Amino acid sequence: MGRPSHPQSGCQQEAQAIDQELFTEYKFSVDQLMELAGLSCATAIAKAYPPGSFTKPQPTVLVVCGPGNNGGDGLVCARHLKLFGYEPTVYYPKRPSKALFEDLTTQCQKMDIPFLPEFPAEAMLIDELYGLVVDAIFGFSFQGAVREPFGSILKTLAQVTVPIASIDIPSGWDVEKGNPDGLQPDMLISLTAPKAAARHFTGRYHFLGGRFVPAALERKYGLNLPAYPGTDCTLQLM
Ligand SMILES: NC(=O)C1=CN([C@@H]2O[C@H](COP(=O)(O)OP(=O)(O)OC[C@H]3O[C@@H](n4cnc5c(N)ncnc54)[C@H](O)[C@@H]3O)[C@@H](O)[C@H]2O)[C@@H](O)CC1
Ligand SMILES: [K+]
Repeated sequence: MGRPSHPQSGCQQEAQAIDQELFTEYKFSVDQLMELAGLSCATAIAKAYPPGSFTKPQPTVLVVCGPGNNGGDGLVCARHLKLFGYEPTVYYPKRPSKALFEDLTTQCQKMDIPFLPEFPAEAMLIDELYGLVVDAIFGFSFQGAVREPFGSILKTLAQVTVPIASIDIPSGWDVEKGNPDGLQPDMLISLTAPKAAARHFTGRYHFLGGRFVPAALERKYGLNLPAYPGTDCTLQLM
């Protein structure tokens, strides 16, 4: 079967408008959509990197979570990866004091997912311990120069040699222009619809996830989303 054509890419403002409309007009709750987004990320990862493909004795995954909803997607993704037989470890340095994020953290902890107290100081340590890194640091609300501690984290991540799977957008990329000197992940999982910067993605795997967009909203924004196969929650674009 041929691959589907690329759906319409969106600018930052449009992604945020769709996001707001899903919550205010369509009455979805954040945790509902986050669960579906995170599940689709774990599912796409399992398709691209099945546990048996890891060169490590165990399918270890480092999930790096940022301070917003992209980080929340990362926590949900970690939980589903654990259920799928992976060994995720989370690094979550800036935790918002909101019930949603506290609950997602507790869920992971109660599923024996370890949380690192500090980020590995060198890329080599990450390469030694993990077979894959999930980048859930920033999504479509990222703007301006990266503030610490994420600047140092992204510098280290840019040097790892194990594959990186970025949720929604590679962290540190301008949502529309990308970042030629930034992270160059092996995988991108675009949520809802690829953002404009996705055209600069050069990794091996590009998946679409977040199969929750009502048809009327898709039409309103001209998203031109491809049809997901059957009951799948992800679709491989590249
Ligand atoms: N409607 C959708 O499409 C959905 C989106 N979700 C996720 O939500 C993400 C967007 O979430 P948010 O709007 O919370 O934003 P992000 O998670 O993209 O990031 C916002 C956070 O990053 C910080 N930040 C922004 N720029 C920074 C900089 N230069 N240096 C350091 N910190 C910076 C902000 O202070 C804020 O804490 C999407 O990319 C996607 O992953 C899903 O959770 C659910 C559904
Ligand atoms: K990301």
